[in-house]
Amino acid sequence: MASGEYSPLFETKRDKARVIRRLSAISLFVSHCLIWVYRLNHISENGGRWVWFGLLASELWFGLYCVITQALRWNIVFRQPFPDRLSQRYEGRLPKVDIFVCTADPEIEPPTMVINTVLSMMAYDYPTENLSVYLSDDAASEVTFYAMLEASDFAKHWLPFCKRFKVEPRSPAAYFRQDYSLAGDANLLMQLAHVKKLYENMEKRIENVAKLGRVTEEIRSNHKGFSQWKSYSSRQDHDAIIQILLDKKDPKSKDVDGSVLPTLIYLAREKRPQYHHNFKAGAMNSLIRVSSKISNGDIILNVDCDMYSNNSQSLRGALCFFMDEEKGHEIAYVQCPQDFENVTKNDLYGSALSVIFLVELPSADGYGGPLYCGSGCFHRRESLSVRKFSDQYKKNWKTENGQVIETSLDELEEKSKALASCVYEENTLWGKGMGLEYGCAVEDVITGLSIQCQGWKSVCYNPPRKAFLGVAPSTLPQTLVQFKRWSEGDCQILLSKYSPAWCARGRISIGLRMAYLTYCLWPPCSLPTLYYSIIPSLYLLKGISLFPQMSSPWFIPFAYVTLGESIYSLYEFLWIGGTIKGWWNDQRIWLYKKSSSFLFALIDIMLKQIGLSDLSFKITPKVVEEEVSQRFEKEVMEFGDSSPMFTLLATLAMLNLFCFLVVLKDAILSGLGVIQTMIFQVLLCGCYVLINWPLYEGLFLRKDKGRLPSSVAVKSIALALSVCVLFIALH
Ligand SMILES: O=c1ccn([C@@H]2O[C@H](COP(=O)(O)OP(=O)(O)O[C@H]3O[C@H](CO)[C@@H](O)[C@H](O)[C@H]3O)[C@@H](O)[C@H]2O)c(=O)[nH]1
Ligand SMILES: [Mn+2]
Repeated sequence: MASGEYSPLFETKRDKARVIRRLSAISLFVSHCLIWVYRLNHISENGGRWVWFGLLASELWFGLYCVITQALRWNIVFRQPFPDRLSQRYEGRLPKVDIFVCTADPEIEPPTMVINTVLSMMAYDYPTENLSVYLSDDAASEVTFYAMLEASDFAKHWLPFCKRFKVEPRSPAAYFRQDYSLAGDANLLMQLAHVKKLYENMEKRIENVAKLGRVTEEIRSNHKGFSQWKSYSSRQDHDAIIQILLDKKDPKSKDVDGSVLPTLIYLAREKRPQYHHNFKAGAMNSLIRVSSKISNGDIILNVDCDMYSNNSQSLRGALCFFMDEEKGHEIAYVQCPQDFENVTKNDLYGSALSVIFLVELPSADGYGGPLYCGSGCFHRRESLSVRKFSDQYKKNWKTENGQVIETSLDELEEKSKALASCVYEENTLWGKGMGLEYGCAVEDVITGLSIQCQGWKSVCYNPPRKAFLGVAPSTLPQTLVQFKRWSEGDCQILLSKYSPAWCARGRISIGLRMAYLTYCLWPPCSLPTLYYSIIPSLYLLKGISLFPQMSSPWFIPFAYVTLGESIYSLYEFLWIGGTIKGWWNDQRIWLYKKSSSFLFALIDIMLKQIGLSDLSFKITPKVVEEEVSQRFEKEVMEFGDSSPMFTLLATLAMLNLFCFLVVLKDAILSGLGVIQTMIFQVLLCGCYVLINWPLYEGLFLRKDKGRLPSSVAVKSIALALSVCVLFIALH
């Protein structure tokens, strides 16, 4: 290549299978239209007018929703950065990067897990003097602080070890879990044994403190940092606590080889009961301000405390997007797909969310940029804090680099506390167009949208070696609760001032608006789903057919939509590396999410609208009991308690079972004709029964603690029976 010629820092490729995707989407849409025509032309043929209107409404919803979801399939792009070119051009002048790790509860998010994430962040292959790692602790826990002190010491051994042997991943716990029997290097094995011993001792000390629930006097007297807990009265009531644990200005912040360590900071923002703390968004905004005084990195990486870096090169990869001389200036954030370490082979709870992260995000990317998904996202500081985008503006990375005023560390700590106080945000735009947005259960998605509405772009970056690995929910209630929070938050966006339905018009592309709408419309999806899983089955009891007979040509669109959508989703699932059983599990979990999480979210949103409910944030547990974890490994569904969501799901399952049994009985007594006239309905009901198998097991066949409590069994049978009896009596 001739010198002076522009060689981009990243390239973009389009998905090869797009023709197949588009053809199948179009043919499915035509079938949906035919279904509508059928419904309109056959009103009140069987079962009464209202039932048909209900079916028509559901089918309209399914068809239109299917069109909207095409925005997440139609235009998939893949991005590939060139870190070598980055090094050639910018090594020695790489920008400062600030990494924000958030934690909120030492019981749900164990300190050893938190520091493993922190250590993996510190160990990025990056100039350490330009790297700062901040931990925000919303629990202001002395135990977590103690773990951070230990981590700052252990880093002195861990970082040189990682760099010397180029190990991956750089979360010590994850690295030590690997099998090194094949590693031939004797030197490596010797040093590994040494750091592993150090790690295990540290882990033991932290776990002892965690078990005790507080630090001992001896530990307390060893570090002045603990004195900051004097004013602490509870998690919700304490001063801001800031401790700079490592900093290049401190001569002690060197590793065992004498190299400078990254800056390491512990932050617990001030909390007072009379001030709303705005959950993670509030924590992030404090971090943005505090870090602007201490390191002021141009790039901010945000991860949850359970998401360790699995690829020490991914930071450089992400920088390629921001620093590309042609297109870099318009990119606000780079989102990596989230990957999870604890996903089993057939992913019983669909926790990997592979379709969302590997198909849908890259397609949103094709329309202007993926959503900000919270963890594993690199931001340009300007776009995150003040937002404004101007096409005129291009950053000169070679000369500009985050400036900070030089002061002593103690002074810096004191000054930064004001930035993490409760009153700081009063009468400012923080949370309302500045920093992360407040008042939404998915602060990440709404913030990403507001950034894109300012004219910024974003990209999706999926390196071959996964960039981050986190912990996915490992029980059914956790999964359903998480999706309730997400769907509720997404639907709040629909009603917010950034609503993709109307407010984002002209500010982001129509494709991207549809992409956001797909998620924003999750809660209302519950209604047609419930209608379809109840009404056709109930009509079996009466022997009334609501669908065309097999001999009728109208049968074809129904069969095509059902089969076609299943085959397409199976193809997509296998394409991203899933298994057939995994796909089946995924279908089930989506049915459960739609019929319970989304419905409960919808109800909550309505209650919020009339002021009867408040925003809450239920943190997803990152550890489970040994017994539960064993069942998780065996892919046995974990119910465990009697949540109203389970009563609903169990009632639906029982209702379908009753209806199916009645049809079977009729068929046995009076011949197969019954089934023939209602074939589509019988098959539909049969599929519900089949997919609900783990629920019947949980209700009747299992003895372990993860089964459904007998109270749920009683309630669901009683409810389902009453519905059936009432239905027969009233019709
Ligand atoms: O008051 C709070 C509550 C939560 N968190 C942190 O937020 C993160 C996410 O919480 P988690 O319970 O793990 O939620 P997930 O549903 O797994 O997280 C996804 O969805 C959230 C929005 O619902 C985003 O905040 C996350 O970044 C995104 O990964 C964790 O690190 C928490 O420590 C806080 O810092 N303060
Ligand atoms: Mn999480």
